[in-house]
Amino acid sequence: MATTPPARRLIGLSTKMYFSQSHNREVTQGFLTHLSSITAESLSDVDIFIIPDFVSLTETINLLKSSPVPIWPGAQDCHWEDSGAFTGEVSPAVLSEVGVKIVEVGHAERRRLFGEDDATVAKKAAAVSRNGMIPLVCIGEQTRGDIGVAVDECQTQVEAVMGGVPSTAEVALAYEPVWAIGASEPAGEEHVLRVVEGIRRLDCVKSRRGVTRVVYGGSAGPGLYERLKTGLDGLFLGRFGHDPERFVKTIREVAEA
Ligand SMILES: O=C[C@H](O)COP(=O)(O)O
Repeated sequence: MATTPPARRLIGLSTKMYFSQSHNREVTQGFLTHLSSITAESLSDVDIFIIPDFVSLTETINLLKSSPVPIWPGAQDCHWEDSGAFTGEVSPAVLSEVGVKIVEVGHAERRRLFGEDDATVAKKAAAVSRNGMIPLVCIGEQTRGDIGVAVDECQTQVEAVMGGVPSTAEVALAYEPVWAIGASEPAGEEHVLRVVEGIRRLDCVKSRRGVTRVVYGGSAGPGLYERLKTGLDGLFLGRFGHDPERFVKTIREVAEA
């Protein structure tokens, strides 16, 4: 059976590279408007994050300051060093300085399109943690199929990261089966629950002293969390959170499930 998740849930959205800056502004403002229809009390056990593109990040941070509940600003990636001659890269120290709380590392698109391997992802996760932020480590199997194969693929990815992040530090794992990203519907709940159960049983996860939350991503949206709540701590949305009303609906579902 699935293990009992920790009390606080986690839900967030990445806009990847879909939006213009003006559209990001409209969506963020729309999100805050819809969020104001929910009482702060009903959101007291959930952490919410928004991850815009880098150019829109500081503007988003300022917009989120008017939220009645804390919304964590996030980043889609970072470098593993805090400073230096790394043209085009983004420093985790600067992300922390401007108020970022959570940073994605190892997204499937970074691994596939930009050649990031487990060692690179581990260095980035360590850098995020060293700078006082939470690494949101994206993991997942390449192809749809056997549960055991999926857990094995995730195990390699998780072990690499946990080797570089202190056991006491908070880590969030985003289980995103690669085949379910950008699809028309999420992976089936039985598949997700069984793979996540396997991930939680890994020694490098079980033995941690810091909080380790596991969220699901890959065509996630409204109506999904009710089916995953026994084994998942929350959701990580992409396209199906672009509409602020749908994103807030999903937040409400995660908070109330
Ligand atoms: O970063 C988010 C995930 O990759 C999911 O994206 P998606 O919901 O558009 O498939």
